[in-house]
Amino acid sequence: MQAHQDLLVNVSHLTKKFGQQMALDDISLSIRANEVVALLGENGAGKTTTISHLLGQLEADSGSVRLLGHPAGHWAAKQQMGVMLQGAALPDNVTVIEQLRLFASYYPDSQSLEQVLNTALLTDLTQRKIQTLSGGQKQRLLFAMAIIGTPRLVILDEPTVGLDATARREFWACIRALAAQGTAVLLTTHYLEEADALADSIVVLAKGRVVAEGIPAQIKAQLGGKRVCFRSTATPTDLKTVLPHCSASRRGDYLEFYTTTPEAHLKQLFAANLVIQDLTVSGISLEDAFLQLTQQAGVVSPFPLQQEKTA
Ligand SMILES: Nc1ncnc2c1ncn2[C@@H]1O[C@H](COP(=O)(O)OP(=O)(O)OP(=O)(O)O)[C@@H](O)[C@H]1O
Repeated sequence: MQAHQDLLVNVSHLTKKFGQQMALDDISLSIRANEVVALLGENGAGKTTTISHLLGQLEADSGSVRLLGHPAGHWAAKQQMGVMLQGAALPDNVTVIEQLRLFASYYPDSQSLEQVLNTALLTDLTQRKIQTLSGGQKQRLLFAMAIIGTPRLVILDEPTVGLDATARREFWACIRALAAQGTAVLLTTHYLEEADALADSIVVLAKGRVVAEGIPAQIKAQLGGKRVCFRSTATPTDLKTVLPHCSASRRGDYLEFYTTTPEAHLKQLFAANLVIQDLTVSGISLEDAFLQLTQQAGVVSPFPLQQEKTA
């Protein structure tokens, strides 16, 4: 019962097409109080379309979206949310503090300016004209505007896109400070590293579908694996006959595939007398693994599950 009351966002089997383009295909996700959820995916994965549904800006073809106990777009839900969208405009000739005072005046229950400036790392920039701020500082100002109304839920659509590593990390500190205050956060990002650094739970989207979800350790375990590469006259189809759950590709004279159990799978390949020369087994970066996963949208994982029957 308590768990249900804590559910701030409940997206259930959401589907959306634009003409023939399937933008969201049966998406489900939930966010609880005090939780940071990262929606991770490449360009065109469906992150912004999901957010547009959460904000009530788009109507679903099917499925449902509820926020803070109300249907998406309901004023009572909007009152309890803060939103930072991509490409939001800021006035040039206004100072940081003037902009924040203006936004604070829109809310009956705004946070103290001091606390917002602190959370958004803007304390030293109050008198600066917005046109003089760096890209990272502008993003932090937009973040401050999103949290000033003391929302229970904050939605951040790719807040660190285009920022350099330092500015990105400064922004991460802001999100951590917000989460420490107990605010639920939905964050979209292209970066696995960012999702890993900030989120309690990650949902990986690819071509409008959820292809992996779980706590960061689960996602990393699912994405983690080894790359096996060897020279062979065998074809990817030959390899599939021996290892039906592995999907191999050819690079010149070499065959390669990804697996979480390389020892067991190599044993099967040797037992099948496949020609294997110049063998390498190497770790792959999480970023590479994520790319593998998203490129194979529709496949739950490029890696065979560990509990699969092996040699
Ligand atoms: N208004 C629209 N009309 C037609 N197609 C659309 C529209 N909005 C989105 N799409 C398509 O839906 C798919 C999902 O787009 P979406 O913007 O949600 O992806 P995204 O994950 O947010 O990408 P990005 O990281 O580039 O912002 C894409 O194929 C996109 O071209």
